[in-house]
Amino acid sequence: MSTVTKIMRPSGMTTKTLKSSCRTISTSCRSTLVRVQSTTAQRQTRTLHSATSWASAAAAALKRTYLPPESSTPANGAPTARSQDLPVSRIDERKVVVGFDIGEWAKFHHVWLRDHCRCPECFHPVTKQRLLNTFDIPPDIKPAKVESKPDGLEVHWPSSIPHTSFYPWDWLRRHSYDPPLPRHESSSEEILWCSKIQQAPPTVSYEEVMSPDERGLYKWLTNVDKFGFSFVSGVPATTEATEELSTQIGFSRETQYGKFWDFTADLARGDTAYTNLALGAHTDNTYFTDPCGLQLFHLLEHTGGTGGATLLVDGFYVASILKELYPKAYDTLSRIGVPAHAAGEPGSVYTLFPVTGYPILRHHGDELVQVRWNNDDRSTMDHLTASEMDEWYDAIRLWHKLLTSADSEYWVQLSPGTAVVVNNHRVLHGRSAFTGKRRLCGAYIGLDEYRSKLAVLKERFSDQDPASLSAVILPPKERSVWSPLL
Ligand SMILES: C[N+](C)(C)CCCC[C@H](N)C(=O)O
Ligand SMILES: O=C(O)CCC(=O)C(=O)O
Repeated sequence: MSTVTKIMRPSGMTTKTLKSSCRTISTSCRSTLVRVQSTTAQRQTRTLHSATSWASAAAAALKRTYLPPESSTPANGAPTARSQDLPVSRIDERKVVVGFDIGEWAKFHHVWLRDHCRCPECFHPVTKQRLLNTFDIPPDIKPAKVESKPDGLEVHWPSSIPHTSFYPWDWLRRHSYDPPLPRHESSSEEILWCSKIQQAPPTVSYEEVMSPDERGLYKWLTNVDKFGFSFVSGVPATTEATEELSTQIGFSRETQYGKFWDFTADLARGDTAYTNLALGAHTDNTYFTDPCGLQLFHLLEHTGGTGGATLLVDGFYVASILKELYPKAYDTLSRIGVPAHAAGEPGSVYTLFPVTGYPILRHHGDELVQVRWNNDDRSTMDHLTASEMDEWYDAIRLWHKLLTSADSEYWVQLSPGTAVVVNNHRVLHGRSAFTGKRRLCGAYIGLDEYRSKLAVLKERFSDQDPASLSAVILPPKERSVWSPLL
C-alpha cells in the first residue's frame, strides 16, 4: 500500500515561491494537503476480456502472454486451460505461476501455498488461527495438480501427503509477492489540515455516537481516521457520560495517572497538566515505548477565570511542510532519538529503553506513521556528536517554527458538552495558561483498541458511506478466513 502526499499549491506557486510564502505564513492556510493512502496503478482495463471469445489457437498464444516464459526446467503440467475468462496457472519447479491478467502474473512458492492453506484442517474457522504445523511441510513439496476454478485456484498435493487446498483469486492477488501486484482496495483517505480546519472541524453528536446501531461511532472513528481528531457535541458534562463515551471505542489505557482522569490545577499528580501553566503543542506518553493511541478530553468546568484554550496541530501536516521546505531537518528528526521521562510521581519513574529514545518522526518505509514530540518531557540529550547536536537543534528550531505558526495552530475554546478525541500518534495538543477553576476529564485508549474497533466497524459498514448509513442495526458480518485483515 503506498501513500501519496499531495500538496495542492495555490495556483501558480512553485516550490521556490512556496518557500518564501511559507516563511511569511500569517493566517491563510498555505494549502490543503490530501494524503491519500492509495494503491499504485489502477487495474489495467481488461480490453481483451471484453473482446470476442477466443479461438483455442488464440487462447494458446495468449497463455504465453498471461504467464511469464517458462523457467529453465520444463514445467510439470501445462498451464490449466483458460476458459470462462479465468486466470491461468502453471506448476514450475518451486513455484506455481498464476496469470491474473494480460501481463499480470505472480509466482507463489509451493511451500508458501501449502503453508497458507485455510481449510478447516489447517486454519481454525472460528478462531482464525493456524492449525497446520509449518514444519511438517516437506521443504521440497510440490503440487500434483493445479486447477483454475471460477472462484479461485485449487491445488492438489501429492498422494504421499494427500490434501487439497483452495485460494480465492482476489486473496491470491492481494497477497502476491513475486512480484507484488498493484492493489485495488478502495483508498482510505487521510486529510492533512491547518488552522483553516476551524471553519469546519470534524464533529459528530453524542446522540449519534451512542446510537446502538454504531453508525455514529463509525462516523466518529472515520473522522479520527481521516483528520486525526474529532469533536463530539452534546455530551452530558459529567465524568460518567464521558467515560461511557470513551468505552464506545474500547477499554481505556490505564497509566500512572489512573484509568479515567478527572483533573484540575492542583498538582494532584506530578505533572504540569495538573497546573494552570500553558502547555505547548505536544503528544503524550513520549516516555512510553508505546504512547497511547487516542486521548479523549472533556472540559467539565471553567469558572472564575480566563484562558485555558485548547490547541490542536496536525503533526502530519507540519511534517509534510518541513519535508518540503527543509528536507535535511526532516531527515534529522526522522533519525535522531529523543530520550524522555515521567518522573513526577514518587511511586514511578518512566524512562525509555533504549535510553536514547525514539525519533520525533517515525516511518514505516517512506510513510510517516507517528509524531512523538513533547519538549517538556524530554530528558538529557547526550548521545549525539558535537556536529549532530548542532544539526539536531537546528532541526527542532525549524520544526518548532512550523509547529507554532499561525498556519498550523488551531485554537479552540472547549466548553462543557463538547468532548474531543485526538490520535496521539498524529495530532499534537496543548493549552494556553489560565486562571480560575478549570476541570477536565478524559482517558487514553490504546492504538490497537482504536484500530480494532475501526476495523470491525469497517467490516460492518464498509460498503456504506458513514455519513449516510441507514439507522438499521446491521448484524456483525461473519468474518471470513479470507478477510483482507488476516
Ligand atoms: C492524564 N493527563 C492526560 C491529564 C495528563 C497526563 C500527563 C501528560 C504528560 N506530560 C504527557 O505528555 O504524557
Ligand atoms: O489541560 C488541557 O487542556 C490539556 C492538558 C494536556 O495537555 C494533557 O493532559 O496532556
